Amino acid sequence: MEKKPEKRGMIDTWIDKHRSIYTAATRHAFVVSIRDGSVDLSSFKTWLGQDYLFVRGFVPFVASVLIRACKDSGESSDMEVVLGGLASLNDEIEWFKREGSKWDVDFSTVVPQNANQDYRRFLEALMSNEVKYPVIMTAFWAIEAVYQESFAHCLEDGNKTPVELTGACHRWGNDGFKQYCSSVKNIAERCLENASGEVLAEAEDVLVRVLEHEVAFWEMSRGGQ
Ligand SMILES: Cc1ncc(CN)c(N)n1
Repeated sequence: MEKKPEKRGMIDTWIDKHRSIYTAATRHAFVVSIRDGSVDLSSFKTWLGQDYLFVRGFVPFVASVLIRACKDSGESSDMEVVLGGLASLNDEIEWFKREGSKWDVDFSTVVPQNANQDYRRFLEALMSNEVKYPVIMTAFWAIEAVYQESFAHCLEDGNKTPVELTGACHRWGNDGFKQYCSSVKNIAERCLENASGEVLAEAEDVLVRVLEHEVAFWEMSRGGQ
């Protein structure tokens, strides 16, 4: 039987339009170096320490998305999807702590670098009540999707990912996380269908800015700032 083509929404259109930054975020040299096994382990440790701090700042952001899903969405299932994401951050923080011990990274001494601080400031601005729900859901999807696509790439056929790094790759590259990202995308697309031109322009801008922050975060991990 012929497969029905999936309905394309605004997000797919924007990804096509901004393909080069999307690829830069999801196929960054740092991620490719994990996949081909050439990764510099000191870069991995930098990423680990910085991402631990990022995730601690991501928790209040996701909590604010959860509140907006409860208040601003007409669909009760939005809340359940976001709640699932928030709950999994609990495991994620425990995972980071275990990895910190494994790699001898003492998180209490890690100082957030510029790219991390800039990204966290950007998330704080998105937590304002002024930001419209479709814009927030678009940002939320993009943040999660970059990690899903990047780490899934490290597990695809032909990878030479070092075995000690496969835990990180499975954390975001697993099918459950893929499914969750797809649910968040469906929420964002549904909201964007009814959004005004002004909100659509804002959502597109926020999507591109998330991708830029993600690229800067990978760069920082490789030793840039
Ligand atoms: C920088 C960054 N971006 C996204 C994720 C996935 N929540 C993360 N842990 N860190």
